[in-house]
Amino acid sequence: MSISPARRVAALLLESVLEQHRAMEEALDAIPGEIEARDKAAGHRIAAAVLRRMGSLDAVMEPWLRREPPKPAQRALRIGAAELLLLGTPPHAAVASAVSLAPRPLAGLVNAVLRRVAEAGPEALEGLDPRLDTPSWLWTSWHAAHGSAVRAIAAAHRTEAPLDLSLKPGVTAPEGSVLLPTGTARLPAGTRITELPGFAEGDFWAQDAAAALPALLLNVRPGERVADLCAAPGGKTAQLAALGAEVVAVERDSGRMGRLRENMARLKLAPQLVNADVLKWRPEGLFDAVLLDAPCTATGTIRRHPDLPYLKQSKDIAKLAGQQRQLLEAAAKLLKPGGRLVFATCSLQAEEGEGHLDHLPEGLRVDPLREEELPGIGVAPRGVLRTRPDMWSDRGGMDGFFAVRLVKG
Ligand SMILES: C[S@@+](CC[C@H](N)C(=O)[O-])C[C@H]1O[C@@H](n2cnc3c(N)ncnc32)[C@H](O)[C@@H]1O
Repeated sequence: MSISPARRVAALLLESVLEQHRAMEEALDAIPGEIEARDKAAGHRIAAAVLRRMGSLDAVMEPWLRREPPKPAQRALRIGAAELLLLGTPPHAAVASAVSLAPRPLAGLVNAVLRRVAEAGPEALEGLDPRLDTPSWLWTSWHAAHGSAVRAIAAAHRTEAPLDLSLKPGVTAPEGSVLLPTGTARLPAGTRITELPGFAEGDFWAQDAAAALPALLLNVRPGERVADLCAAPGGKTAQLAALGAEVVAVERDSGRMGRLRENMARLKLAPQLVNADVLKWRPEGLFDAVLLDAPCTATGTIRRHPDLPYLKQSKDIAKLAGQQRQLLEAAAKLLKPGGRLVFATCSLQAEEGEGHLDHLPEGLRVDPLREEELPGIGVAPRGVLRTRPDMWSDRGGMDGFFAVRLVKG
């Protein structure tokens, strides 16, 4: 049997993430053009399934392996096991294709182990500890920050996230979507946004329900001068511009700025775009409101990016928290007296969220959020926003976010 392009893509993505510590999206973009988009998408789906449950899949196979197999055979085994236990591929096809993916001398081993896995069936995963699928440094940090919720957080990472849409004001939610209490329209995981009616017209954009909250908390009014710092790819810029604010969006990375520009063109929104480093940017005039969606470890988005736990390290947290503090200081200087600043990160790490509350820039005080601003979510201690992937679990969960609203003077 020849190797299917989708499985070849899956193996390549796993190798990129686990051995080269390269992001899946980046590795996917580097795959030669002759591989069809459909095969790339199918390969991505398989690799993502492996990464979500890698520890569990390894635990199921362990009794039939005397030692850890060499990497290429290990990838074939993981792909085969994910297809058998998670993706519903018929056993014959899953086993045969994994065998063809394995190096010749180990094909017999892969065949034998996967036959056992096929016999065991998806029940083999039942009751396995979610800790198996979570690197220990992350588990420890979430336990310290969120207590016993760590188990629910890790369990939430096992499922693919739905497609969430932010809608332009006045636009009707697409057919088949569920409107969440905070205004986000939710569609099932795997829905392709580009195929939805209204996409080309710029009626909506993809943005997790939790990611849509920080811009709302800024309460901008039409005509206000608002700076959106660290803006690409522009989900929050679009929200602020669609509310009628005079938005200046600042982004340092020119490639990502290109994406922001394309997104604004599709959405027919016209914020001012500035390709600059926030730490060096000196605009003319101060702002009524500033949104700072700072770079972070992004551990709140693991459902959408299951490669993240294998790309980040614990030492990244302190480094990013330091950058966030510098950006917060710079953002504070851009505000008019009485101006509002929302600082947000898509992280579950306390150092990148609650930890900043004790070291706020001089002259800024917390403006506590009100319960009615966060319907169905609630205000966290100290008047801030804290979401986690296990929240709204009956509705499909949400990304992990931290946000605080600050006022100058
Ligand atoms: C969390 S992402 C922003 C997501 C965006 N706000 C949205 O809603 O679509 C952080 C962004 O900050 C940018 N960035 C990081 N450091 C920066 C700096 N010093 N100045 C400007 N942009 C920066 C990164 O390139 C990245 O695009």
